[in-house]
Amino acid sequence: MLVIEDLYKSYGTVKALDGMSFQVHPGEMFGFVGSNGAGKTTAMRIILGVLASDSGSVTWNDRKVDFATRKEIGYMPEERGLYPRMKVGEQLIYLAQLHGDPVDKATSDMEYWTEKLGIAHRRDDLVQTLSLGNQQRVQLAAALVSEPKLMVLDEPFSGLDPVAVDVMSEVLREKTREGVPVIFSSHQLDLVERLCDRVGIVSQGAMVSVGTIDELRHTDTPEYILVTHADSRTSFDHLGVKVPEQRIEGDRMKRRIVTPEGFDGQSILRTALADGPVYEFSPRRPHLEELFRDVVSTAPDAEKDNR
Ligand SMILES: Nc1ncnc2c1ncn2[C@@H]1O[C@H](COP(=O)(O)OP(=O)(O)OP(=O)(O)O)[C@@H](O)[C@H]1O
Repeated sequence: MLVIEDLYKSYGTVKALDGMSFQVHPGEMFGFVGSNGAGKTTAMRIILGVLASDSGSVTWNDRKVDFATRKEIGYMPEERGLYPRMKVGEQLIYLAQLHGDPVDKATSDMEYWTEKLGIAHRRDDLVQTLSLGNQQRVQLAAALVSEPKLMVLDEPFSGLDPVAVDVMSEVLREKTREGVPVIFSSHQLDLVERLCDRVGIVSQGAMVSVGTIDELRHTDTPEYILVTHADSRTSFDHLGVKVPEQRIEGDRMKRRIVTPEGFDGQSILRTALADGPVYEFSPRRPHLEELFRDVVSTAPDAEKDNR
């Protein structure tokens, strides 16, 4: 298990991390989201041990990250780190050897991952001749050839086409199925929502919300979607039920969002049915993007580069 506890980090007067804590469990796909400048890259570099925190701790399986533990981590840096004038295959073999693999194992791992990631036909090409998306696949292969026990990936999906996203997500899923925790940052919230077991929302250097998407969605004031005839006059006033939003869809439907505030959903449904047909009645499940906006917009100050 990866445990991040109370990390602080400043660059001069800029406070990049302000007491960040969270944990990532075995086999978990953990999405790390936050506005630009929220502190994600800084936290990932500290997890990997390439940047020192001012205070706080990172432990991986109860050990502080040092040279030996760092070798267990597959890292994909945001700025990428490939040698542009080296051939794809040679480069991956070289990186695996740097990790301590003998050349035959490094070669078979290179062959396996380039095949998996759909870049086997580019093994003999210079990295710089590949498209950015394919270079990203090579970068992921570089993080995989050393058989990592933990993967830390900074925006691995940015700029990828949907097919490449599918290929990479399937590879990462395969790793989590083997029990490897994968933590990745992304601004593609629909993708994070689709892929991740748990999500952490970072704002101003701290983790402000963490959990499964369902946990993040949980609220004490649930909302329901109610769709009736456009001319439905059902009033909920006598129940004290709020209707924060309503609109006519086409010329036949009225879609309302209702919040029961103390009533259960069924009493709203009964009231609506007493007045006419109900075409849809369901709990409203906000998307991660909405949850993210709510959390970030309630932060004391908008995210900015110089705090
Ligand atoms: N080397 C540095 N020197 C000075 N300030 C830095 C340095 N690296 C990061 N910062 C600042 O630290 C804060 C956190 O930056 P960081 O890159 O960790 O954010 P991020 O969440 O990864 O952002 P993004 O989503 O834009 O990649 C920002 O205010 C940034 O300007």
